[in-house]
Amino acid sequence: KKQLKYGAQYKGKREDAAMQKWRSNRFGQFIHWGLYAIPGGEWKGKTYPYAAEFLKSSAHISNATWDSLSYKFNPVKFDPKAWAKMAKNMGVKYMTITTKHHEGFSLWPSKYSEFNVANTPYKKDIIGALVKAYNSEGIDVNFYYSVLDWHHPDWRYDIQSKEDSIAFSRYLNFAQNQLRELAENYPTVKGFWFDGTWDKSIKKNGWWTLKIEKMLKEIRPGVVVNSRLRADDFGSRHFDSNGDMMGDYESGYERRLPSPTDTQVIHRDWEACMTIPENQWGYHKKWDISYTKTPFELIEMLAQTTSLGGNFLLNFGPQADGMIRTEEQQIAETIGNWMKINHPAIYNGGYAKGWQRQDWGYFTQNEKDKKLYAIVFNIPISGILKIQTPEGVSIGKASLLENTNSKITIKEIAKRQINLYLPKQSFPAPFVIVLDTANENKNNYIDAKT
Ligand SMILES: C[C@@H]1N[C@@H](C(=O)NCc2ccccc2)[C@H](O)[C@@H]1O
Repeated sequence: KKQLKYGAQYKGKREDAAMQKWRSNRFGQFIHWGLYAIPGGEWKGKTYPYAAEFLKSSAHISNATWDSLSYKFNPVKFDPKAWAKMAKNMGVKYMTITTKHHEGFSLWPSKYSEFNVANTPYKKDIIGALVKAYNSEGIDVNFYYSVLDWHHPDWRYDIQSKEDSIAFSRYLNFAQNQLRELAENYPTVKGFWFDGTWDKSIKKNGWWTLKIEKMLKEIRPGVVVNSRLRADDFGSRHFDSNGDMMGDYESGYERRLPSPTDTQVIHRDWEACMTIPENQWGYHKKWDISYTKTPFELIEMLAQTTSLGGNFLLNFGPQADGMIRTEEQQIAETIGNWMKINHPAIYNGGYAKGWQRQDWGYFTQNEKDKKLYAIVFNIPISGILKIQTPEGVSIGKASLLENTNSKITIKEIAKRQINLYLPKQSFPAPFVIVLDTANENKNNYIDAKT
């Protein structure tokens, strides 16, 4: 074990109320909004297939040209209450908003940079309006903040000279001031989601990343900080040089999930963030420039994430005029209809210890009602759902969550082997079975002697 000054500050999961709330939320809405929504992946008549929020780099646009987009930022149709209502109906319990993305444009009237929403035709504080509207719907708000900043003259990708280190220490002070401002001016903020921390300049300044985490927790006790912020004494990120996770939850699952049987993730808190298109976080004019995930695919990702004790953060990229595009509205509505019935399997849901994952879907254990849920995506041809019960546990009753009068026949077919027989009906959507389990040690079966 190495002696580290800037490594993990604690081991195991935080069990304080703020972290338990973060964990119980399970389903969140990511929002990527900034100047990049104006060109929407197109520049000088050319469509760029890369992520719309990278257009500045993909189309090799100068800072001056890109920054002048701020004079066009005027989302006249922006209605934070409507966004919050859509999110509430979709069933998210938290939202994470880009306060400043790699482009360096701040969506709040920052004292530390002129490059912000106050100096646009729109003028008003977007972050403040979103925090107010989402909190009014009972949705927690977290702030995404990109340390990588293409606009700021003192940003450096690496430190290779005295001049670099002088400039970069100015940049680190600037970023610290902005983060303090965010934590102080928006007291209901519940978490900070750091991005843009992969460059050598940050790896060489691990001390700063710990200082930031400590500052935010000092200003906002209970606030939750992702592992992506942190670099240790040797530049190790997310996990320190001793292999211990830094920050409060692991945030390395971006546009990917752990495999459903990768149970090493259950030992820590973690979150997967996901785009609906293959790789677009900001608004791209061409929705179908890549594959876009269907609602049922997204619901399965939410179920798979919950079954492994993680949070699922689904991304939306609002238009420059402030509207959420219709494709995203429709997906939000379909997911919301599903969540209205099936949320007990998700909220407060987590890993069901001892219940082997089956091909037909996922188990989640609700830590509040202590019930076991089976979320079914693939009905076997046989119509029989096979379950392997943990040692000493039997299933007393099983019924459809959406119709608890529907009896599901249970048959114990061998030691710790159960068959569930589904009612004869169509299942047009993923569905949930509630399982009442009981501790029981009767043992009617003999293993073969071989
Ligand atoms: C959460 C996502 N992380 C950002 C991302 O992939 N940045 C990688 C990147 C690397 C190099 C140049 C531009 C962008 C995306 O823009 C999203 O914000």
